[in-house]
Amino acid sequence: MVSNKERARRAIDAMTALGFSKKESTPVLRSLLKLFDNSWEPIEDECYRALADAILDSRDRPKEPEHGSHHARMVAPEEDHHQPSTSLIVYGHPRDLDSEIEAPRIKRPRTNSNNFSADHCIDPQLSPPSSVTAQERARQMMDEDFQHAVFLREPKPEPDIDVAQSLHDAQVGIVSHPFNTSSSGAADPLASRPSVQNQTEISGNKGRPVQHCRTRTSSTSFVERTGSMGKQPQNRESLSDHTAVMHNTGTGSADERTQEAPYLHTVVASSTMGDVKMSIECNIDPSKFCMPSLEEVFRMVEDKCLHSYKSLPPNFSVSSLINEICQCVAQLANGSTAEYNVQSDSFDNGRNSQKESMMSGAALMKPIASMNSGGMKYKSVEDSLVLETSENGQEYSTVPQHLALSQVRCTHDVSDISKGEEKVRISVVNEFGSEKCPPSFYYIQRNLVSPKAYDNISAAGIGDEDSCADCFGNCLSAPIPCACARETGGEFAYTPGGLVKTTFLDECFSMNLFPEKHHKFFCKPLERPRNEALPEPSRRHLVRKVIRECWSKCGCNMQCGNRVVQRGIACNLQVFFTQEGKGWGLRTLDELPKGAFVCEYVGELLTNTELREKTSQKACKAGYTYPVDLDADCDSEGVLKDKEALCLDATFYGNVGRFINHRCYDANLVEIPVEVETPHHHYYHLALFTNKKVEAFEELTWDYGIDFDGDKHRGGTFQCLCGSRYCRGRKGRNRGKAAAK
Ligand SMILES: C[S@@+](CC[C@H](N)C(=O)[O-])C[C@H]1O[C@@H](n2cnc3c(N)ncnc32)[C@H](O)[C@@H]1O
Repeated sequence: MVSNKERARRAIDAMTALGFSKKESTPVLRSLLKLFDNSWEPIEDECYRALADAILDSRDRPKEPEHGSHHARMVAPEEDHHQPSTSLIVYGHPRDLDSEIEAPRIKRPRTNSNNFSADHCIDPQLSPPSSVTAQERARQMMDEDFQHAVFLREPKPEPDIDVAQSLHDAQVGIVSHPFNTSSSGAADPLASRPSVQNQTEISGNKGRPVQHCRTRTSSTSFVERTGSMGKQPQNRESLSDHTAVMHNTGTGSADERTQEAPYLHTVVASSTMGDVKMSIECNIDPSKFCMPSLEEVFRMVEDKCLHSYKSLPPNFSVSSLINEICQCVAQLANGSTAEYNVQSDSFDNGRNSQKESMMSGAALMKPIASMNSGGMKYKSVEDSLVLETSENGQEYSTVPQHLALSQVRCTHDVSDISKGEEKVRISVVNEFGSEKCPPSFYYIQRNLVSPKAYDNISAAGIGDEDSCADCFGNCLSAPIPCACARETGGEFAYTPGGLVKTTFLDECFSMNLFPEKHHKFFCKPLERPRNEALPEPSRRHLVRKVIRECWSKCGCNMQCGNRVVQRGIACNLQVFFTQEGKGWGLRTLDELPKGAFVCEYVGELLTNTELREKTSQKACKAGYTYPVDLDADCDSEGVLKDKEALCLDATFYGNVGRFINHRCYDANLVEIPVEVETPHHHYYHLALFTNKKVEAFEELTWDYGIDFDGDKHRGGTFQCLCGSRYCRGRKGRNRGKAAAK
């Protein structure tokens, strides 16, 4: 026979092990003993659970004022003892206990049991036991309580879920089932699963504690139906006593399920530890079953998607889609809608790893990674992607892809049009019209390079002499500027603060605005075979000022001050609908200083011939092409024939640069060619920098350099609505005269 003293010591020891001090446990133990008529069993049961609960409750309970500590707490008149209560409250301050005793308040879980309706508020002083002894009542209380999870003392019913359904479906997130808790002991693991009344294990993350629960009404941290078949009944008997959370999103009719679509359920289960498990159940004939590799499955799904939708974004993959689903689960589960469109690494489809490999690759222009998309292959070329000829040897053609794209409905994410491709979120707003978002296009952060364009730029090559392999850290802090500054006259174009130096900037601006004042020349006349169509007449070109950034062959790091454009967009931008009728535009949300990098103009890098082929297609005749010539250095030794010259077209693939509207003369952006991967001027990045201080919310504009009177811009000219007093594109006006003076 164990003495009371020993029992008390054990109880206190058990509480100490749980982290409760002796000082805290002792009075609560005393109080409980009193409540249970000095019966130890209800206290010792379940490893002193009642005691632990009571201590926790005593912590929750506000301290009684000193003067009342010896008296029973008066229950307020509105607290009707005999009303069925949602929680069972025990207030006890036995008069004969010393003042340090704090009465435990044991909250009970909600229950529908009528047996307890009269006893839900028990005070040894105010509600003396009736026909049941205190011990019996305590037992009842414990029995009732133990049907609920230890740490889930006030489970709240799911508000909008049908009760019967929720009893059936909604359980505490359960990830695994201990197969030894069932009495059946059957060999079949499914048969041996515990019934709902049995204890079920919820596995936490590796090494994390395991919780136990016994009832169906405990809290489910996250459960949401993801399909339209929200209330579809469980259609497999074995699942009805399956204690995991189940949310059936099976689609199609039962017939479809058994004949064509073996898909039965999507199961989403969560544990209170925050783990979420999703699984898909299929009903497959076991006689024909041979487990395929996940890779095979993904590939097949991707092919099927491609077949159905005709076109997929270049970075589409099923595994990324799954990652994206997980992120959405996590975000919705946390209720963090504000974070809804935070850059998603999971959906970058290996872009980051691809970027890493691009940066680490030594050979210039060597394709490193490839992805399947729409019969074409996209290869990364250092900073860009190359569209490859399809495997059956057919000539590269963008047409089917683009036509398909033009039919795709809008899939833009208005909280971030880049869908996480950029480091910053770029929202879309329309304060003036009904169009919610811009027409479809694929957001790309880097140029896509066509195979022909690739041939042209790869011919350029690059030598070590064009990089600074001996540098380290930040080239801008070196005492003597390195080889990468050669292009800009032995001086870096950037300030240590990451802005383009004013003198350099002003010169670029002036060159773009008043080319006549600068060196301008015509390309050599083109030689062409007799049977070939006439090429476009050669146009005058300007030798532009170019910035050369350090790159992966250089010894410096990514934080080097001579790497600005390659680090991507850093300012807060927004795509918005313009009031003046220019369609969508781009604005800055922050004030920007003069010389700040805003964004690149990103698109498909094509030869002029490819562009012409493309623009002859119907879809492009509508006039929404956005080609920009890359003609910064037409006169250099490796002069390209005009048809081989390169341009960037952002009609179908582009970044935010495609939203920048034109403004005559006094635009606030200036384009500067920036070389990163190659010193050859045929291919460079078209970077846009502020040429003056720009106020927050000001529209960002760029002078396209359109000669509204002369040559027709390839996408077709438009009536200029820039609003500039120097506007040269308005019909029936003395355009641009002011500026020309
Ligand atoms: C590169 S996009 C700019 C984004 C375009 N506003 C949109 O909604 O997608 C060029 C096209 O925008 C329109 N645009 C740009 N600047 C304009 C201006 N100053 N006045 C009228 N339309 C303009 C023209 O239709 C032009 O072909």
